[in-house]
Amino acid sequence: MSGHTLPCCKIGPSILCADLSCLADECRKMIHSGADYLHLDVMDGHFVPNLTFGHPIVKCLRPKMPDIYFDMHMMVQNPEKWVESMADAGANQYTFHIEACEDIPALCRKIQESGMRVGVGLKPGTPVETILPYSDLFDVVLIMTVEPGFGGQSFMEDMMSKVQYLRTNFPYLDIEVDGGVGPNTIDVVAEAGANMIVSGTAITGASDPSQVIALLRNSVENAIQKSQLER
Ligand SMILES: O=C(CO)[C@H](O)[C@H](O)COP(=O)(O)O
Ligand SMILES: [Fe+2]
Repeated sequence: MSGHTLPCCKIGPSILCADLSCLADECRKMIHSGADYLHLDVMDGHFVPNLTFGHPIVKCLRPKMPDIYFDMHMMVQNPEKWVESMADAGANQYTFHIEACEDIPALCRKIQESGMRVGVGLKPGTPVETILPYSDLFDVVLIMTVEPGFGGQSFMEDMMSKVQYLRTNFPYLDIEVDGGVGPNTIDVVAEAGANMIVSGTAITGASDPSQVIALLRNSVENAIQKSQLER
């Protein structure tokens, strides 16, 4: 499903560790700081040992920022259950976990028919080859660089081989990376070929989020430019 234009750099802050009592203000702050999209972490206490929020919150957020791309990171069992509600709430991308899904083609079809982009996430222990039989069905592949469930964990650099493999074999695919990404880890992520960058605590905990977003963008854009010169 990925197109035939080379993927460009997009920075998507995760507001998981922000002040969720002022969710809309925190989201606006990210947009004003230069974010391209928002990465919204949904946890159900089953697929991961933590709880966050669901479609009712997304539905309240949507009218406050009508033009912002919402990437729903669905860390839930039975991801097929929430497709319609998330589409109705105004989500743009539905990123489910391959480990939580039984009928991958049916779920991808359902997401696409609901008008959202299809994202698939892989936990650190899941081999990248798992996506191969279905690769045509995804718009975005999300490589987790921490065990899903909590913000603020350490980046797993050994996941970069998955990103390199995907970039080599799928040059047009949107490849997203999530977990422990910040100024200290962005260069390896960018070099490996990721173009959708999720970053939580490194951005929301910074005194100047716009500076961090600019730094992440600079690293990814330089890597993309370098790879295009080498083509
Ligand atoms: O999906 C997630 C955790 O499961 C979060 O998106 C991720 O952890 C972002 O936070 P940080 O950059 O602090 O790791
Ligand atoms: Fe996430």
